[in-house]
Amino acid sequence: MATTSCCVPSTSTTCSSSFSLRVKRNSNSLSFMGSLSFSSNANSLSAGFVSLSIKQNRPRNNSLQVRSVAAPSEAVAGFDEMVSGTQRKYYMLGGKGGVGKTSCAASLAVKFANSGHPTLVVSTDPAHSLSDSFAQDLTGGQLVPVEGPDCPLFALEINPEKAREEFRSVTQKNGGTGMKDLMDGMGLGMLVEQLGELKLGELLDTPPPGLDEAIAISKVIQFLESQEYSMFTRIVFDTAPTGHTLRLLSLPDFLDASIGKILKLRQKITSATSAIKSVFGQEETREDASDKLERLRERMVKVRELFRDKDSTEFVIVTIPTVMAVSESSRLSASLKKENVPVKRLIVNQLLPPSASDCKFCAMKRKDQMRALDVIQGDPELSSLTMIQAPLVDVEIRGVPALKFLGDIVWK
Ligand SMILES: Nc1ncnc2c1ncn2[C@@H]1O[C@H](COP(=O)(O)OP(=O)(O)OP(=O)(O)O)[C@@H](O)[C@H]1O
Repeated sequence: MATTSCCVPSTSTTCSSSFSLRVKRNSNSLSFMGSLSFSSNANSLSAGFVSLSIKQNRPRNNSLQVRSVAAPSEAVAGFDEMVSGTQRKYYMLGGKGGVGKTSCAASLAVKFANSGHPTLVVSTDPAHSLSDSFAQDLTGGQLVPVEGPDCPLFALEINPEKAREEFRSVTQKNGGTGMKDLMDGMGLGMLVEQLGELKLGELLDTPPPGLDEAIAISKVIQFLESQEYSMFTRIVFDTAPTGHTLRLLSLPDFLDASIGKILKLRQKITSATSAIKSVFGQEETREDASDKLERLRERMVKVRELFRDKDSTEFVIVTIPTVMAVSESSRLSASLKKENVPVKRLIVNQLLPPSASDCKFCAMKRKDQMRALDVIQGDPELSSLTMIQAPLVDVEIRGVPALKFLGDIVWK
């Protein structure tokens, strides 16, 4: 099969238990597409597995190298493995800002939906770009149907600032009833009594650290408990850049700290108003509230377990082929490992496609990218992940057809 298209990756290294190759020939190289089994441990092979090391017929700094190993059954497979089964699975895509997390997450969601899975794609990044990616207004903090895919695909942009605004406005009217409804809606109803006596309007003007995460967390709890979300068999998270993601993942620790802060604050206020305290029967309320908070903490522990369950959850790191992005990805991988979050795949996005006639700029750029790929292969954190190489495409990835195009390249 011949190709000259720049938009098609010269080398696609994905994984599956099968070992089928499509070979393409262009003017000066052979390239391989399809379900190549790949392991970044390809250098050291265990008995019984076959390895291929294929180098394209181009100068060193102009070549993409494919190393492929027939994967053992328990190792990472390709999209076949991601799509199989009707039990709910969670995919979280994260990495440095601007590397293509949203594009990859949205393309995965489209691919799941086109493969028969009712899918939800959620953005927990305060600087959302899902709407831009789908070319559709998905703002509003509600489930919004995405038009185009075969199966239902819904998107949800969690907007912490907007939620905080709503939160503040309802605390200022209806004597707190509106606030109760809102907090119930966020899965935090049990905190209402606890917080009821605090001046929430003031509190929200100077929000305690972690409030944004609390809102995101409450949405995650909804996924687990609400009927509205029960139809989804695949949930894809487009996460915020690294730091936020890690905070989101350490839910119970975060909650412990936040609840601690809330209780401390409450204590301060109640002791400062000790005269009023007796009127409101503080002691009884406190005990009751602690029980509720403890129950909430237990739910959080369940969420944590789920997010660390290698059968249902996978964190996919997205990076670009620059040494800076690779370094950050390595740190992210180390932190996720420490948190026991399953990570198997690394997408190296925006690789320059092959060209028979590189200009000086492209040749330099390609050389840099090859250096970054070498860094990945020598990195103790990243070299054990399955690398998916995704090309820089020459169209803007916007709208479902473009996302399908990208998804068919990346997810195989
Ligand atoms: N493989 C690719 N080829 C061409 N353009 C790409 C590719 N991947 C991403 N882009 C473009 O790069 C830009 C940034 O991508 P995207 O918004 O997906 O990144 P992000 O990591 O989610 O960014 P942020 O951290 O700001 O949320 C977008 O304009 C997107 O269309």
